[in-house]
Amino acid sequence: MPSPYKRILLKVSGEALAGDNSFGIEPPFLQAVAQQIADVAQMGTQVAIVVGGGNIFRGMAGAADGTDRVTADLMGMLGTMINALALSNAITRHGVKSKPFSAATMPSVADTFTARDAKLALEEGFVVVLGGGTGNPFFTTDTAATLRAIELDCDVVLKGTKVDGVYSEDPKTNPAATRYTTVGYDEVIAKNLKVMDTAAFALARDNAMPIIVYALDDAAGLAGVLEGRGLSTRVGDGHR
Ligand SMILES: Nc1ncnc2c1ncn2[C@@H]1O[C@H](COP(=O)(O)OP(=O)(O)OP(=O)(O)O)[C@@H](O)[C@H]1O
Ligand SMILES: O=c1ccn([C@@H]2O[C@H](COP(=O)(O)O)[C@@H](O)[C@H]2O)c(=O)[nH]1
Repeated sequence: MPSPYKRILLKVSGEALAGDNSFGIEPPFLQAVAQQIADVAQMGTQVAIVVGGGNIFRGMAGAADGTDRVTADLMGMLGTMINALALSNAITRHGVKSKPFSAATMPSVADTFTARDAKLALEEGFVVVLGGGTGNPFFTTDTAATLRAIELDCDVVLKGTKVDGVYSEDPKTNPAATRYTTVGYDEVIAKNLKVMDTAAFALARDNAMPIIVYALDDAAGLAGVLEGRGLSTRVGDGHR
């Protein structure tokens, strides 16, 4: 069955890129994720990616240790850029054209993100990998993923992470928590289900952008999840 989507925004969890480690990038896991992305791109789906940075640095953790929050968030955004370069390069090595963009201006590293340039690259068959989050402190890459999906006219946000969907509670702390198959925006916000932050869910709701949460190591892979196989939760109002 082909993917029902023409253009997707994939949020790749930084934390998951560390694999079994607590820090950095585990090369075999990076390659496996890149292979799944290349497969989907080769089947004709346009793919934009926002990469997280939890495997390198989170601003909240830096601020808790005494670093000023704005500086700590800049450090976090730079961490996402390292992941973006690694992932874009890995996708290229799997035979698919890929171009990294940065939310912050760093011309010797990557083109600065504009929606116009990213859309042109998508239409030319590049997988675009967007580092640097929104470019602003006090946000997260989940919000960046939703924002970029809306800016780039994507059909859906895929949040690829360490858990296979949205649960009634954090499944890491309560193994008895149950997984939703579908859930509305207002319910995830009202119940404060923390798999994504509230700002990301609210932005998605206000722009009718559906979100699918799935595990990056799902046996069905990204293609399978897009085709409705594999485990996932769809967040939306049921009209898209
Ligand atoms: N109700 C819930 N359902 C599912 N997961 C939840 C829930 N509440 C909390 N979580 C946690 O949210 C985590 C995923 O979100 P988180 O923002 O921490 O990571 P990420 O986005 O995957 O990583 P990064 O920030 O590095 O990109 C899961 O690993 C899970 O433990
Ligand atoms: O728009 C953004 C996105 C991210 N940050 C900072 O980067 C880290 C890592 O991102 P995660 O979403 O947690 O993976 C985040 O903790 C922030 O410090 C940002 O400032 N603005």
